[in-house]
Amino acid sequence: MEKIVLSEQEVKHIKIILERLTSQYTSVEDVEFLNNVNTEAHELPKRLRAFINNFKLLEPSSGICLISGYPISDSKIGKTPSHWKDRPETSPTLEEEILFMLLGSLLGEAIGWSTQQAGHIVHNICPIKGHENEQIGSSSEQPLWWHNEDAFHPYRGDYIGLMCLRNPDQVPTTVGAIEKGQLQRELVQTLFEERFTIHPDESHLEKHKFSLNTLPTNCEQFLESAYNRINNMNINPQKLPLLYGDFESPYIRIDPYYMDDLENDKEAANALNQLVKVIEGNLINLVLQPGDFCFIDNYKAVHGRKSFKANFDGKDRWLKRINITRDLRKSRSIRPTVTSRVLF
Ligand SMILES: NC(=[NH2+])NCCC[C@H](N)C(=O)O
Ligand SMILES: O=C(O)CCC(=O)C(=O)O
Ligand SMILES: [Fe+2]
Repeated sequence: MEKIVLSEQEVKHIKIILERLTSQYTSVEDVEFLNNVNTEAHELPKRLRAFINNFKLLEPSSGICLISGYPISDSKIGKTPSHWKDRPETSPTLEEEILFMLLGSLLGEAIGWSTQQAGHIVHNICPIKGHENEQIGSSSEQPLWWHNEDAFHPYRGDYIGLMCLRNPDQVPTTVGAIEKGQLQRELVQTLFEERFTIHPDESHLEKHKFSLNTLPTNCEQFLESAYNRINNMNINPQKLPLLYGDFESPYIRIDPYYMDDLENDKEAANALNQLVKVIEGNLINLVLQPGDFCFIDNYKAVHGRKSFKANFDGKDRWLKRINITRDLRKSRSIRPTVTSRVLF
């Protein structure tokens, strides 16, 4: 894993930037902020920018980088929300969210999904009462099976960012990637072929829909077609490869929990099994601490989470999540405007 710990000097430098930006913007989802975030990020300490640039450019096989050392005041951030939709008018974590978005902008553009967390760009990851045993981020008592984020979708993010605000029980996030040479050539060949199906995970299904005011007005039609598309991908998922890119150091697209068994294609079934075993063997536990900013290369690494017992007392584990694409243009056909960050 690539790691950087912010120095005292760097934290001071960042605080000065954040002081200015928190007085200028009231939400990181403001159009103004989103249009300016890349420019503002030029002001971040050079060592930090270089660290993230290297991660982007060199694509280290770990597929993960961690920026730590930013102090979080546990009292200032307030209670862990009881649902992702509990969002005060002005976020108590505005300062932290701005830094999160600045860091993320060095990798690409943050995007949201109209079918997930009501189109918000910055997600709350917190345990929700009633979701304990689901296979979504708001579960707790079940391990969250490792996956690529939004693996089913052609416009899934290149990176997923996780910012930790609170993790009192030291619950590990799991992260895994494939090392060079771990898969035999014939397996790689099979995994490069369009023989696998991945369904949308349940966080995108209509049962988790909440109409909030985040989406532009008059978007009902768009939203309906977005759910139609998700439904179609669920009923009739396209066959796709699980590995792509370079044969020696492939990119990966997988979410075993939401995949079909391959009864009629034993060779593909075997290749999938082998791939799952290799990744499983490489999984590491990453216990995020408050003030940790972690970016996972969604083409190189999978991630999940161990199970835990939530108390629903306002002190539970609390992360923020963003999805980042390197190329906003490729999703233009499902974004209402050229600058819109929400994919329908
Ligand atoms: N294998 C899985 N559980 N995949 C789904 C991951 C959770 C999903 N990204 C969410 O936001 O809730
Ligand atoms: O809670 C975590 O550490 C990861 C959550 C996650 O992967 C998800 O919600 O998709
Ligand atoms: Fe995830």
